Order: sequence, then structure tokens, then C-alpha cells
Amino acid sequence: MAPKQTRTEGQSSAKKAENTQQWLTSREAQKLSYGVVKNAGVPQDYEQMQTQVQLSSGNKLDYDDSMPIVTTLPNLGLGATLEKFPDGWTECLISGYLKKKIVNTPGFPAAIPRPPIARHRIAESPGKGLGMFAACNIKPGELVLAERPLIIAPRAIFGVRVAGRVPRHYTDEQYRQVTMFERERNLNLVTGRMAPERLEPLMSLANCHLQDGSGPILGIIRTNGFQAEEIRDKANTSESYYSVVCNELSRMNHSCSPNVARHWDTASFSMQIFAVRAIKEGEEITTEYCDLLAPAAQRQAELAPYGISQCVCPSCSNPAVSDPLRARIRVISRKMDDAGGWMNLDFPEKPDVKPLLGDLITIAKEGLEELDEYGYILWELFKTYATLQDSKNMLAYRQKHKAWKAAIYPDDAPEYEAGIDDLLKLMKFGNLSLNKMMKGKGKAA
Ligand SMILES: C[S@@+](CC[C@H](N)C(=O)[O-])C[C@H]1O[C@@H](n2cnc3c(N)ncnc32)[C@H](O)[C@@H]1O
Repeated sequence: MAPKQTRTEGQSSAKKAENTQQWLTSREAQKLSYGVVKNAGVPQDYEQMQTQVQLSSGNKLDYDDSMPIVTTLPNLGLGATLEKFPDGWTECLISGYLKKKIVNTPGFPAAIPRPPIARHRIAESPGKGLGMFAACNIKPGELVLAERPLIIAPRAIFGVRVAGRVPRHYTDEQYRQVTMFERERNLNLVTGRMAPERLEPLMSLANCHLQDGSGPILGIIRTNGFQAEEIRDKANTSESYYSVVCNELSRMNHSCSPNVARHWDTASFSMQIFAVRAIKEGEEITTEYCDLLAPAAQRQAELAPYGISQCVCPSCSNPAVSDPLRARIRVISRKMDDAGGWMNLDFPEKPDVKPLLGDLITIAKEGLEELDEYGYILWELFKTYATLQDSKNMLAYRQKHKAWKAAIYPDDAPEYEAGIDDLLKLMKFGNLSLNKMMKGKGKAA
């Protein structure tokens, strides 16, 4: 699943996709086989390899950074039940480095944040299996659901050296079959120690890899795994990333115009989703599995490994209209990168809201409020209206940007708000203090 879990702030979506492993999950998934593979399974002469994975118990931390270990996080002791610990716990196959990083995170393991009332429900989504739906009206920036994963497992084989050990005469497909076979063996070590109340929901999740040689656990992980920027090893290679599989969050279907943003919080060890625009009660809650700024044909290719033969979202149904709009957003990405990111403090010399409002409409039309480009335009509008001394619009865009920021960068929100307030206090337009305007006491000159 597309890994836009956490972001590199201030970079356009396009640049992040190029520079980082932004769309790694879907690309990685394409590297393994999918669909129907004839004669799936390892060749008869294949000899399975020796794994170095260690089973870890308790709070032990003195592992080598590269040591692959199976461990339970947070460690709630033997006999933990959901009744006693409703936030749950995660069975992990991670490196010694990552275990140390997680356990040493300030506040770990904090309680999972919960919305004041349940804002989601799981129900049938016609043509897509199960899906997640809004149980009430949800405002932009609001937390919809936070969930502790059932399992975290590496995106590559761990503790087994496949490269160089697979007989030379094996075809590429046979190599892939060996890779999947060894990954399944690794994963068996994790599920083998899962409590039934965690294992049963995991094994009930959708699996679109039933005929390609993925084992049952790998198939479920490939279908449902999210990637989180924080859950990775030191190196920044495809081998350093992990798949995070949750229970209810795994029921979110794909849309090329998603209405929530995903966020990983290490302290509470939870995956969280926030509304990026208003969501009406009964509306399906969706996330993305592919590069949102890619043209429809490329998105379709990225969705194929998920068994989605044709995405029927409005943008995919009408690429003649949507592709040029998304191409325009890629131009905004370049502008944003040239400007130094979405939170640059340069106020416009020739303030003009028209092109910005046009850009905003383009992004909203495509339902891409989740992108940093949207936050960038909101911020530019805030600054432009401030320069024009239009207090009403300035405040309106500040509020929109605030809600957007709460959804996309929830960890930064308090710090960010304090910074903006300080900035506003410092700014004066003639006799008019922006701080007064913020309190609604002043009038634009
Ligand atoms: C992570 S699961 C989502 C939940 C799933 N629908 C279920 O029943 O548990 C991913 C699978 O859901 C289905 N799916 C997700 N988004 C879809 C879409 N936009 N169109 C059709 N099928 C979709 C595909 O079968 C895909 O392999």
C-alpha cells in the first residue's frame, strides 16, 4: 500500500516521490509476482536456507543493530488480553536497531488517542469487499481512528541471504518464488507466537495474492501493509522498510482522491488517520495505494498488484479531464520546491490571489487536499491576503491551513501554531496590528 505515512516537510509530493521511497510499497509489490503464476512454488531441487532470526522476550535491548528479532511491542507481559489492554500490542519482526529506537522513544508506550465518539464503521463496499465508512459527519483535521498494528514485518527477507545462494539456473520467476517462500517462513515465526485474539483478525484480512506463490501470511501483508517513515532501519534502501498491518485500518479501500491522511505515531505505537476534508456521515473513508500525481494509466499499473483491475473513481473514469489537472498540480509542486517548501516566510511583492485561488480549485476538484501542495497554496493565500491587508480572508485561510496542518502533521501542530502567533504579533501594517486582527478587533485599512 502506498507509504505516504509520514512526510519530509516542505517538499512537494512529486519531489518526495522521486527522492524518497515514497511510493515504495506499490513498486515493491510489483517486483514480486502477482496475479496468476503458473507452477507457483519453489522448484523441487530448492534447499531452504538457514535463518538467523532470534525470538526475543521481555525488555531485552542489547542486540546488534542488524540482528533480526521477533518481539512483542509494547511488552505487556505474559497473559496480556485485550480486555486488560484494549489498545492491544504488536508482534514484530524487526532489527535490534529498530527495537531500541522504538522502546527509547519518549513517552513509549503512550495510550492510543481516541476520538470522542466512534467516527468510523466497517461495512460492505459494493464491488470492493469490505470498506470503512464515516459513522458521523467529520470535520477537516479531525482524528478518525488510531490503531495499534497487529503485526510489523520487514518488506524484505530478514536474516536470510537469498542473493547469491539461489542456484544460477533458476529463472527470474523461480527467484521470486524462492523470495516469497523464504519471506513466508520468516513470517511464520511471528504469527507462531501471536495470541488467538490478534492472529484471528490478521488471518481474516483480505488477500489478493492467492495464486502468485505468496504464502497466506505474505499475501495478507502484501495486500494490507502500510509503510511508515519512522518504522525503518538506519539505511534508506528498500530493504530498510517494514510493513505495518492493522485490523480495521486495513479495511480502507483505495481512492485516487482520498479523504484521510495516514500518520504513524511511535510513542503510542499507532497508525492514525485524519480527515483532510469534510466527510459526511455514511461516506466511504478512503486512502491511496499509488502515486496520486501520476497519470491515470500509471496509477492503474500501480494498482494492478492489489487486484484492482480498473479503479472506478471519478478521476480514473475521466482521464481526459483529470490527467491535465494533475499535470497542473505537478507544476505547483515545482513552484513549491522553487519557493523552498510550503511554509516559506516570503511575503509576495506583487500580491495576487487569482492564480492561487485557481490552483486551489484545481487541487480540490481532483480531491487532493492530502497533498502538501494544498497546504502550500493555503499558506500562500494566507500570506497574500495578509499583504493585501484583507483580515477576513487572511483569517479564513489561516484556519483552513491550521486544520490541514492538524491532519497532515499532527505532531507539529502546537509548535507550529505558537510560531505563527508569534509571527502575527510581530507583523504590523501601518497602525494595524495583525494580532488585533486575529482577535477580530481590528479592521483592514
Ligand atoms: C487493504 S484491502 C481493503 C479492504 C478490503 N476491501 C476488504 O474487504 O478487506 C485491499 C483490497 O481491497 C480491494 N480494493 C481496495 N480498493 C479498491 C478499489 N478502489 N476498487 C476495487 N477494489 C478495491 C482490493 O481487492 C484490494 O486487494
